Amino acid sequence: MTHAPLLAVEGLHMMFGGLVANRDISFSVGEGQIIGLIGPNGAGKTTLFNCLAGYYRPSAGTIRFNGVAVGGQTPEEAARRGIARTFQIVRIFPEMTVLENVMVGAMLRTKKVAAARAAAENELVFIGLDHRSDVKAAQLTVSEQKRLEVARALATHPRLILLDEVMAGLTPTEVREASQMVVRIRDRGISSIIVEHVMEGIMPISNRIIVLDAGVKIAEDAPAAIARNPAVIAAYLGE
Ligand SMILES: Nc1ncnc2c1ncn2[C@@H]1O[C@H](COP(=O)(O)OP(=O)(O)OP(=O)(O)O)[C@@H](O)[C@H]1O
Repeated sequence: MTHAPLLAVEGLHMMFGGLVANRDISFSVGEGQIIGLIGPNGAGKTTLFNCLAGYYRPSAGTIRFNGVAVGGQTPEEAARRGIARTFQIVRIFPEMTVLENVMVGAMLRTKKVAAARAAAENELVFIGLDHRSDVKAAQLTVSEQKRLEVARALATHPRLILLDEVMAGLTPTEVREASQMVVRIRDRGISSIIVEHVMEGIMPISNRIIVLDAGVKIAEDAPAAIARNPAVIAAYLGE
């Protein structure tokens, strides 16, 4: 017996008026996999995330999560099913404390404040921000705010987490720490798709890399094969 993959995307199209931001994209993600999603600016990576996480209704194609067709769901439905995300430009609540921000994620699964607080505290320990629990989120550095978003996403108990450029602007040491964080998330059994321009951050940890260019999937392969793929080098890596 074969199991359905956790996520299966088939023939996904996303149009904005006449502009095709995603064209006939198909791929799947298995349990506990780390998938890198790369490509030049405007390639359609964020649009794909928005379709997966319920922010956009795909113009055509199917998204199956855990065997269920989910295209056109709302962001809350996506989160309830187990798809969580972070944003390229962080969307934290700046006037709330770090702990309260993560509790917002935890409240998806429990209406009990004490339980949400305990879950949020656990995620802050996991992400290494527990020493900042009580400060306002606005006071965090950008790199800390990105980790806060990851903690909030994890607090929703996802099975798949979509990470949008969590390594941008980090020092080499922080990039290594961010890679290790993704591996530790994987070790909890959570799959991830990572949109990233920082190749050193994703090449060593990804099972596969998917490359988009002008809305089209031009390659999908193991990281080493992607690094020497002529079409990928021409479209992106050779920049
Ligand atoms: N809401 C929207 N309305 C109209 N066009 C959009 C919208 N969102 C994205 N686009 C267009 O779709 C195309 C893909 O954009 P998208 O943001 O998905 O690319 P990206 O690969 O994430 O780029 P980047 O690396 O710069 O974040 C671009 O041409 C963009 O201008």
